[in-house]
Order: sequence, then C-alpha cells, then structure tokens
Amino acid sequence: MSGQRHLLVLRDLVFSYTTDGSPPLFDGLNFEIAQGEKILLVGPNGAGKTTLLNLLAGLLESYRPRYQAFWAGKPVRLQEIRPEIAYAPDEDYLFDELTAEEHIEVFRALWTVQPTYRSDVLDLLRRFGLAEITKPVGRYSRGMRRKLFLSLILARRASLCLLDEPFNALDQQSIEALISFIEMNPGACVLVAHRPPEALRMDRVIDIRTFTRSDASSTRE
Ligand SMILES: Nc1ncnc2c1ncn2[C@@H]1O[C@H](COP(=O)(O)OP(=O)(O)OP(=O)(O)O)[C@@H](O)[C@H]1O
Repeated sequence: MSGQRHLLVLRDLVFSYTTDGSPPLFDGLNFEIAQGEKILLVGPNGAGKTTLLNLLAGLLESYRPRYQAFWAGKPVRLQEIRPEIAYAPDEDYLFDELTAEEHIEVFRALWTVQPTYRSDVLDLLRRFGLAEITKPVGRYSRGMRRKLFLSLILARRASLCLLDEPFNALDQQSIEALISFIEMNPGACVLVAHRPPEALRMDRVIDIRTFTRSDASSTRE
C-alpha cells in the first residue's frame, strides 16, 4: 500500500470542521499520488476540493484529522512534509508594498529553495509575459498578481505541487505557459479547476465526490 512508486499515500482519512456530531466531510478517504503524477481534481462547489488540498498541505492539523500517511513509503504526519510541497491557494499572499524582485528575496528567505530560485522565477515571469517587476505589486492587475504568485510557488520545483484554480485571471499566453510547465515539470501535481483549459492533459481526473461515497476507491487507472 505504501509502495516506493508512490510519492504520497493517504489512508482512512476522517476529517470534519466541526465537533457537533454531524457527518464528517471525509469519512475513510483513500488517496495516493504517484511520483510525477498529474491529477485534476473536480467537483461541485462546497464538495471539499480546497479542503483536501489544505489537508495535503498540512494546514488543517489543528482540526485533528485522523489518517495514516506515507511519504515515499515512510510514515509521516502531513505537517512534516510541508517543506516538500509547493501550494498555491486560489487567493495569493503577496505584499502590496513590495516589488516582484523583493518578493523573490522574501520567499527565498521563507523557504528552502535551490540556488537557481531567482533565475527560475524570472524565467517563469518571462514565460507568463510579465516584464514589469520593479513596481509595488499593489499596483498590479489581478492577472499580474496571479502570474507573480504562481512563479514564486512553481519555481520551488517541489516534488509535489498543489494548485487551486491556477488558471483564474490568466491570459491565453499564460494558460499555455502554465500547462506546458506542469507537463514538463518532473514533480507531481494536484490541480483543482472548475473549467480546466481544453489543452490540459492530466494523468488522472478525480471527482471529489467519489471520496465521499462509502464504496469509493481513488484508484481509477
Ligand atoms: N473553515 C471552515 N470552517 C467550516 N466549514 C468549512 C470551512 N471551510 C470550508 N468549509 C465547508 O467545507 C465544505 C467543503 O468546502 P471546500 O471549500 O473544501 O469546497 P470546494 O470543493 O473547494 O468548493 P469550491 O468549488 O466552491 O471552491 C463546505 O461545506 C464548506 O462550507
């Protein structure tokens, strides 16, 4: 079950936001991500897609979720593997008063990144067609912010990338650049999108609702 070809295995996840005895959002969820696998997660509003990404990113441990997790075959708690995971939520966390250049320095200090981090971010910004990197991002458009935020996250070259609605607000050039990055990047990726671009090719498409049925299995190869 926790074989080496899997990057992350999650077993018997039980998760609820409340403690009032109402049925849990996830009740025995099993999910595995193979090394380098690209997964598209779909489903209606409120079905739990963002919650699952937040759980994978180890951000919901305070709700005391029950699960077994294995990272490259080794038992872990999800918060322990946070440094291995690059997560881009659907809302960016940029600082309005800082420029793109300054963001690179801040993010480099926050995370363990490769020596090529700065040039990798700049390369992604070029691919996204964002040339303006010297003015404070408070004066960016929504799409420009999205391009910078995604570049800062993707340049981490993590072995697992979690992307929540990454195509929102992006122009066509950037959508194509992002698809090409995801396809070429050796890392695994779990991506949530309500209206994924037609050109997007992922290894698996999972409807989150399969995780809430008692007979559900996430294995759909
Ligand atoms: N912080 C929270 N506290 C309590 N309930 C929450 C919280 N966040 C989400 N929920 C509830 O959990 C359920 C799943 O929400 P989630 O945001 O994961 O769904 P989603 O599939 O990502 O939805 P959307 O497509 O609208 O983004 C919803 O019923 C939502 O109301």
